[in-house]
Amino acid sequence: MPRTPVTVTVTGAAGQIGYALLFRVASGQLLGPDTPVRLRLLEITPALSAAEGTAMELDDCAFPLLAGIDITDDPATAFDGTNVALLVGARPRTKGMERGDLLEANGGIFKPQGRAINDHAADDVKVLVVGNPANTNALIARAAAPDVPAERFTAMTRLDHNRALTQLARKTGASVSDIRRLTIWGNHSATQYPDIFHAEVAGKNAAEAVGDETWLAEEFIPTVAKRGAAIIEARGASSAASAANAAVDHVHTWVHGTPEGDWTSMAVVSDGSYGVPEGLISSFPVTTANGSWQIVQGLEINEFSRPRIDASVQELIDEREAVSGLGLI
Ligand SMILES: NC(=O)c1ccc[n+]([C@@H]2O[C@H](COP(=O)([O-])OP(=O)(O)OC[C@H]3O[C@@H](n4cnc5c(N)ncnc54)[C@H](O)[C@@H]3O)[C@@H](O)[C@H]2O)c1
Ligand SMILES: O=C(O)C[C@H](O)C(=O)O
Repeated sequence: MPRTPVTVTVTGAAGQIGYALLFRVASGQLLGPDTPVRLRLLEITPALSAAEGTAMELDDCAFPLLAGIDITDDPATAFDGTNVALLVGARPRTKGMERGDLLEANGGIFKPQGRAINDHAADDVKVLVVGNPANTNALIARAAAPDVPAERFTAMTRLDHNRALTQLARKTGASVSDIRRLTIWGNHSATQYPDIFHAEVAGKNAAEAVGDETWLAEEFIPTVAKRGAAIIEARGASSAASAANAAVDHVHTWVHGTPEGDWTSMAVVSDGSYGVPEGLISSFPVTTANGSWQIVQGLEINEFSRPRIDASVQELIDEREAVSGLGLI
């Protein structure tokens, strides 16, 4: 018997990630093959027609799990009763725009959306922020939603995690499915720190299997951390299908759990673990079970990793100060 549909809201639904994401959500890849979904597409008014075109295509796929589609430019309607909110739509940096301008423009999007989630979403709402700067946009949305438990606001570093898996698999000649316990720490930005010191490749410590700190410092870390920029350079547009894939992975893992003996990377609200100031939304090694996440505890942070984690966390602290100065949190 079909279950009650789960309401999934996607913002920026007419954008390029939205286009790659919606069909996967509707086909059941986000929540599983037994869970019907009702889609809510939020767009700005000028993009509503494009969102309607995408909805027509969704209809034309005749997905058995798709229980309905609503399209709106009103956040209160978009988040009404929503169970899963995928906040993709954001203001990209344009020529001449300073960092402060970018944060302010995104504050104008994520603050009202956070408030609408606070006032209208379902009690069990789970929020994933994809739109950049993702960690700080999540911080802004979370601050505007004091009635929603803080742990429901997350930001995406799963794309970075997946990128790191592939680079490590290539270096070691292993398959990505042989790799466990890799971690992205910090911000979804070029300061992020992909950490293989606790990772395993086919059961062996990954750093030992690689045995090449120069490769780690000079190739692996910059390749993963600057991959977004490399894709923009090559494609003329930022990553879309891989970002949508990572969003599907993030929510699927949050809902269905991490495999025994493994973890994933998610940007979640810090409880002070590993010296990351409480309240920052920073990427950590995380396990999930029964729809909840937990930061993996007790990992030893070595001299190679410590300054790299600290540098990315400092960037998050600076972003928090900037949005605080703008009155956004
Ligand atoms: N976290 C990650 O790993 C990751 C990876 C790739 C891209 N991104 C980010 O995701 C975001 C979206 O990327 P994209 O390629 O789809 O961009 P895009 O420009 O193709 O689409 C963005 C869409 O958002 C819409 N939008 C703008 N303001 C909105 C609002 N207030 N409410 C609803 N919709 C709104 C726009 O109309 C547009 O259709 C960007 O910020 C990008 O930098 C993050
Ligand atoms: O949109 C970007 O700036 C890059 C994106 O966050 C990515 O990691 O691909």
